[in-house]
Order: sequence, then structure tokens, then C-alpha cells
Amino acid sequence: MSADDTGDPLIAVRDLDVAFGDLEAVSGVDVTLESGSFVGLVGPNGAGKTTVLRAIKGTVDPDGGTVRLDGDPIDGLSAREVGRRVASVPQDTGLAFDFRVRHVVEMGRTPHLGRFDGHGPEDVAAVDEAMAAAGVERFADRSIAEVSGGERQRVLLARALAQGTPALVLDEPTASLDVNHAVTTMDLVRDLVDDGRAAIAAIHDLDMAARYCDRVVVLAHGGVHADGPPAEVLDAGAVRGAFDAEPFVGRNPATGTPAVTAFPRSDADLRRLHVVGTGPDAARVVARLAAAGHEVSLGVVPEGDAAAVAATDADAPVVTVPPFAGVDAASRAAARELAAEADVALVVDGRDDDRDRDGGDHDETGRDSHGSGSHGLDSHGPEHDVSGVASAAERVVEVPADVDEDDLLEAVADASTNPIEAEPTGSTEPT
Ligand SMILES: Nc1ncnc2c1ncn2[C@@H]1O[C@H](COP(=O)(O)OP(=O)(O)OP(=O)(O)O)[C@@H](O)[C@H]1O
Repeated sequence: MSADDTGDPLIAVRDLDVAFGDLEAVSGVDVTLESGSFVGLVGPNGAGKTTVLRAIKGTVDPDGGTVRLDGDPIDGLSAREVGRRVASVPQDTGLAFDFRVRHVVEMGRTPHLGRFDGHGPEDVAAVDEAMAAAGVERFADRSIAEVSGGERQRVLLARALAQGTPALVLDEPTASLDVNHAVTTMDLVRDLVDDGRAAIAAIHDLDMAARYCDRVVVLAHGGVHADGPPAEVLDAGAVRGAFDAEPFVGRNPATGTPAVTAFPRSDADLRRLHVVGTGPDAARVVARLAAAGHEVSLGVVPEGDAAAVAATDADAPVVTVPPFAGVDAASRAAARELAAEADVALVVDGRDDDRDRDGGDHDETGRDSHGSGSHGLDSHGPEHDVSGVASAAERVVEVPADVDEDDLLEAVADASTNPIEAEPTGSTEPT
């Protein structure tokens, strides 16, 4: 969709370079904003998000590249002309003067006024509408210096709305807002975009960006790391590369959009791991191991099981059977094949729901523990592997349901580097 009859996008940033002294803040950045589109700019601290937004507003001079608004180079436009095309909600909401809230919102009309014009009925209506939309009417007569940080952020949103521009530029618009005002603000921006305006927003909350934006541009180290629809862009690889964290990207059950859970870097030696277990505990194990970058597989689990969902989200191979169907020989063989490829099999909880179905006769007290590291997890032979899957792997680690995240990672590292003597494979294989 184009911004106007010319077919030019509302905002086109091409090959943008901005340096502050010796520091190259952004380099070679391309970002486009079309009308009817909401673009989220995400990335770690210092990635260059604010710098890109400042270039779009014309408050920083590029060292290279171009910024065009409706096809016109921004450096050829007056501040007033820029103000009719782009309205902004800055990250720093501090205001130097002690204005009344309504007065601050009225400032949004400035680009539309002649030099000696007062506010006409159209301006008053735009201000009233903007204040209502941003929910700031209640404190219209208070001083901007006497409202809370979140209220001030909404006042600046109202000012930007009153400006009535086709494009909105927002720098972390929900940073100071409570959960209700955060979603109300994002809903409002989304509605404006659905009505034909456009918005570009720097957003730290990746789930929020995924939920509300049509496109996400991931900035990292001053460059564009990825650009596309949230479901394509916010995958584990992109998030890991850009943020230097260990992410698990699942799905928000309420919205169906990507839900990113980041863990701190563990710098683990990556392994091929097979998980045996079901339910939320096994799901947590799968998610954490996959986030660390291990190559994980799972099974056998019932279709739709929480662990199966986590494995699918992590792109991990998983062997499923229909719910309540029991483990058939073919599924067990398929899971054993995955386990056989693994460096380590992890049996979550050490109990196995298949026990009765398998007809296994296993001695819970007969644990042949071959010691445990500081992680406190038991490493042992396959005698607890009652479904007969984990025993196909060279090494087996029993993982308690409430395993601590660090203990889990440590146990995997220990099991990989210190071979654990297992009982001969097949000794407890069910018949
Ligand atoms: N006025 C300035 N003078 C010097 N360096 C600056 C200036 N503004 C930004 N920088 C530097 O440029 C880089 C990009 O900063 P920018 O504010 O654009 O990042 P950001 O992605 O918005 O970060 P954050 O998420 O922390 O808000 C950073 O290294 C920052 O320190």
C-alpha cells in the first residue's frame, strides 16, 4: 500500500549511517514504512533504534544514506513540513517547562497553524479527540510537571495524535505504562494504523511487538539483523544472534503470536539430547535445553502434550502417539532411534507413565547411581527407563520434575564430558 498518489512510502530510510564522533551508531540501515502498517523496531540496548527514529524525525543528521518522507528527502523539508508528516512520542518524556497538560497537547497543532493563527475549531476538536483517545482528559488542567511518568507518556502520545500526521514515530511508547495502559496504547496505535495511518515504534517487549506489529525490524550492532512478519522474524536463531541471549520462542496461547522467553547465556558445549517425559515438567526441560542451543528430541509423548508443544515450537523432532493410545512398537522404535543418536537421554521425573502399560517390573529402590555432580542429578543406567526408550542412548540422566535450570544444564555438561557407565543396552527393554 502506498502513502499517497505518488506510490512512495510514507517513510523510506536507505543505507543510513549515523556516527557520534568515533562511534558508528548505525550503519547501512534500510527501513520502510507504508501507510496501513505498524513496524516494530526491536533490538538490544545501544543497537541504534532511537538513532534511526531520530533520523526519521530529522533531529539527527545522517553521515550517509537518505531519509525520505513521502518521497521527499527530509533535508529539503522545513521542520513544519516534517511535523505535518511525522509525529513523535519520544523516549525521554522530560519537559523543560511547567505547562498545563492541555497546553502540551495543543502544541501538537503547531505545524498546522499560520504564524499568527490561534487555535481554530478544527484544532480544538483535534486536541479534544486526542486527549480522549489517550485517556488524559482527567488531568487536562494539571501541570505536566505534576503527573506521573506513565501519565506524561500518554500526554505526549495525545500531543502526537493531535498532530494528525499520517505517520507516528514512537520510542518505547509503553515503557512507563502499567499493563492496562500498555495494551490500551498499543490497541490505540493498532486501530489508527488499521484506519490507514502508519506507525513505527521502538519496542523492548518482543511479545508486544509480535502481537501488534505487521513487521518487525531487528536491529543489532547498528545494522538490520532481520526484517519481516513477526512470526518469521522472531525465531530463536534471530533472537539469539541479536540479543546474545538463549531464547525459547513458543506461542502465546491467548494471542497465538510468538512468545519469547530469554535465558542468560550458558555457553554450554552443544549436545544431541533426547528427552523422555511428558507434561509441563518435560516441556520446561525441552524448552531450556533447546534455548541453550542443544539439539533436542522428545518421545514418546501423547499428541498435544505440553512437552510435545514445546518440542514442536523448538523445531525438535518428537515422536507422538494419540492420547490414551499407549506406546506401540513402531513409536517406541522411532523414539529409540532418536535416543540412539543422542549423546545423553534425559528421563524427566524418573517415573514413567508407561510403566503399567509396558508391564514393566522395575525396582524403584534398585537405582544404580553412578554418582552425581554438584547439580545433584542422578546419572544412572537405563533401569529406570521403563518405556525402554532412553536405554537406546549411550548415557542416561534422571531429571527430577522440579529440576533447577542451572542443575539441568550442569548435568548435561557433566554427562557429556564424563561418560557414565550404563547397564548394557536392552537389559530392561520391554517385551
Ligand atoms: N548523542 C549521542 N552522543 C554519543 N553517542 C550516542 C548518542 N546517541 C546515541 N549514542 C550511541 O549510539 C548508539 C546507539 O544508541 P541508540 O540510543 O540509538 O540505541 P537504542 O537501540 O535506542 O538503545 P536503547 O535500547 O538502550 O534505548 C549507542 O552506542 C549510544 O551510546
